[in-house]
Amino acid sequence: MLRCHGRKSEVLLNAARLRHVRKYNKDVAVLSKEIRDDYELEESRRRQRKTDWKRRQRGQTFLDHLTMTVQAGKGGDGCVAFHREKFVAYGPPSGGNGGRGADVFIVPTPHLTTLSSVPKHVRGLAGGHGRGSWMNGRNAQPTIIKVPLGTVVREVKTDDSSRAFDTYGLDEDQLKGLTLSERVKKMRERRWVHYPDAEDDNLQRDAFKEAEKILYRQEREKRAELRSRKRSLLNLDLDREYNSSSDHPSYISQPGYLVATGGTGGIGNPAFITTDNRSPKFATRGTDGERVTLSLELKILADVGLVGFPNAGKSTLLRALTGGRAKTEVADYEFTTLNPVVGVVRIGVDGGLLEGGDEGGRVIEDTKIEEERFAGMMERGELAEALTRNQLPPTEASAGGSSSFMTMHNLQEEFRFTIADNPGLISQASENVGLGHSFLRSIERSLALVYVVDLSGPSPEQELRILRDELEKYKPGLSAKARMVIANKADLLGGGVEAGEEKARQKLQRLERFVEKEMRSVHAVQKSAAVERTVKDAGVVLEVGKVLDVVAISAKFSENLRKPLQLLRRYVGEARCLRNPEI
Ligand SMILES: Nc1nc2c(ncn2[C@@H]2O[C@H](COP(=O)(O)OP(=O)(O)OP(=O)(O)O)[C@@H](O)[C@H]2O)c(=O)[nH]1
Ligand SMILES: [Mg+2]
Repeated sequence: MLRCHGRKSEVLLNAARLRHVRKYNKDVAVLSKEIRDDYELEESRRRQRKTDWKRRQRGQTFLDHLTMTVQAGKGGDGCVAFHREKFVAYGPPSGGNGGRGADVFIVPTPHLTTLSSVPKHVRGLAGGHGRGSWMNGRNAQPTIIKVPLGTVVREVKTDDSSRAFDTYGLDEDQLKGLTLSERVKKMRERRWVHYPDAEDDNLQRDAFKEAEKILYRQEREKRAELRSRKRSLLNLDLDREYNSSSDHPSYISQPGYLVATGGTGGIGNPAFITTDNRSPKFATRGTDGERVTLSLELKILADVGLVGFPNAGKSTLLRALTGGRAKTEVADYEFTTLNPVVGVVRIGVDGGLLEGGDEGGRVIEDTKIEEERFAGMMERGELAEALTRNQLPPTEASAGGSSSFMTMHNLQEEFRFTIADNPGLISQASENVGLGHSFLRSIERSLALVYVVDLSGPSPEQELRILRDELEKYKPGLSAKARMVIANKADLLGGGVEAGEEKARQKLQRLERFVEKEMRSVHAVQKSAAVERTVKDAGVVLEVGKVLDVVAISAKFSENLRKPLQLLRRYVGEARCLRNPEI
């Protein structure tokens, strides 16, 4: 029997027990209350540790710029071999050729939201070496780099200092500082394979000298061609998923966008047979794969960006507006959201949300609670009998205004826009406090910004002022893009229904007065050139002195979402029209 040393290990052990029971699909109710409490305790500690870790990372977990070097696979070496068989003492040369090195491809995927998982150095697999009995080496499997959708890939210019050596540059660098004989030796080592103990003899032979001359000539020609050809630098805007058939002619089947070509395989010794030399004892090695330096930039494009303090309810709002489809985490601790997450909001002809209710009736719980509820349903087998979306009878689905799949498709979509949930912004974020503010780069391109403040908090006005100042510190003029203040958690102003309503009204009025008085100042500084440029880039219709709209809602209970929805629709519509008058 396991013995626990102290309370801490007992808690850990109990948490492990409950996890074990869950894992094997048993009912956790069989466990004692003490064990279940310990599990909860350990879970909350785990979450705390996670939050602390995130704070320590200071936003480094979100990466939207990256320079990477890509080296395609080296070709396999050719083989020097002679055929051996019973009664054939000296068979013909039988070395196989080397296989091709791996090509490197880039594929955009919607499953990633940051560049932090993309490696800084990528090296393709080498091709297989040729073998005796005319066996050629295997071509290497292509190497695939997955990047988030919205990534722009550019090849770094030749004169840029961040660019690594290309294939030939690397070759020359390795020969630097060597004497002539050492250089020749090194170059030969990199290019030739010799039969055991035959190297000295080979070097004296005319056949070898001739082959070497041809090889160098070919190499020089190739290099001159590469350098003189004004090869257009790679520039890919990966804003949609890769589709092999539409991105390339049908006869080329590629797993993604080619960024570096693999090296060619070496040539086996049978290729060097001449009339004078019937048994060549040398073969060539495979060539190095192409080397490129790429600069990756992640551009998250969302029409609307949410800006708010940690825990203000930005993620809850995004989930409410997307009918729970946006995969962003909701939890009651700060800095839950680490990376910007984009969701699509769909508006029907009646001006309401196609997915999710905008007039209450839907509760957006913390993701952990939802997960637990789902796990519980799984454990109890309740999901086994559940009808799939396609099995739902249409009458049932369309009755009572339910937001099921059927209803969604029966209703017509009239307008859609994207909205980005961002990590929390706090005071001094510009000095890298909290998660910093590097993520703001992704909302610079938004058409409109929306402040989300916690109405139940002590001072929503103060929050608003800090948010505006942080935006301005990041980029002067950026706060001019803000169009609305969402006062969230209005349901929390308690003290009885009527008292709560009265309190909410007063707080809201105070907030409105503040916005009217203070938030105009942003427009007042419009004269500066930087501000004007930002405003112009944004394509936002700014009426000078216009006060921001203030709307009180409850994202968690989907209360009063209709009004902000209509306003958002108007802002996005106006901004799109301004950018593209034909729409
Ligand atoms: N009562 C109530 N709780 C809410 C409301 N909106 C959000 N919450 C709760 O507030 C907590 C924080 O919500 P999140 O949506 O994770 O907040 P966030 O702004 O995304 O926080 P970070 O990701 O840390 O920046 C969660 O426990 C939510 O359930 C609301 O309208 N009413
Ligand atoms: Mg969040």
